[in-house]
Amino acid sequence: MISSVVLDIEGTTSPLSAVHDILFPYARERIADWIRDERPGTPEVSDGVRELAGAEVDVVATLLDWHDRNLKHSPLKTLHGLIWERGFLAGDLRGVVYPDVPPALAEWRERGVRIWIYSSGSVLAQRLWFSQTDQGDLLSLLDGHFDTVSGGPKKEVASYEHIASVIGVPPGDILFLSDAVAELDAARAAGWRTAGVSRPEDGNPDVGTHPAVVTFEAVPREEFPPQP
Ligand SMILES: CSCCC(=O)C(=O)COP(=O)(O)O
Ligand SMILES: [Mg+2]
Repeated sequence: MISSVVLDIEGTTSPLSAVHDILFPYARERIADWIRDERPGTPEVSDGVRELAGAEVDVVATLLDWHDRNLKHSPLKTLHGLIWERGFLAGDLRGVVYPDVPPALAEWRERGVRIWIYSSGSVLAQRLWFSQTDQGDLLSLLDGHFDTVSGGPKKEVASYEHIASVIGVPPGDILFLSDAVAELDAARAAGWRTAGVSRPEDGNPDVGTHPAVVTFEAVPREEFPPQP
């Protein structure tokens, strides 16, 4: 029986374009000034960059390089979250969620299923994203969040083993939804159930050998607890 669902964000709950065409450019334009002006989080982010890339590196150039290569290193994702926080507070940014997502989350919770987010975006970014979406505040539908700091890298089996132990349920009771084969493969190797989200709006990504769904409505409910 499925007792927990874990959700990726980009390409799963939300359109790829909302992240790549809006959030990412918003952050990129502001990375250099943020670090040079020593805005909040700069010492921790800079230390993190030097730890990963070496003591002598140019921190700004390294962050911009990681950003352009879409690397999911934690110091970059932490900085993204801090920059986006300003954008959400200023009303420049808002979360975008596919319309099939809120009703599915509400239905699964009614059945007693717990719902978690696991994204490379920082927990701060995730909470901002789901608290101010185009379809209202969805935070109350979520039980918790994992990012690359609290969960680990998304393509590593150990991350899914760790998250299962934190959630506190057997891995076979967890269903992971993602559009990325490498993430789905890692989750399955950790004993999780998987569904590959292959949305037409995002170009129907290949989800390999994982059961494919085009919307959350299409997620099979047979293994969920019955509706009350
Ligand atoms: C609102 S979180 C932004 C998503 C993000 O920063 C990212 O890198 C996408 O990661 P995901 O694991 O959701 O594919
Ligand atoms: Mg994704």
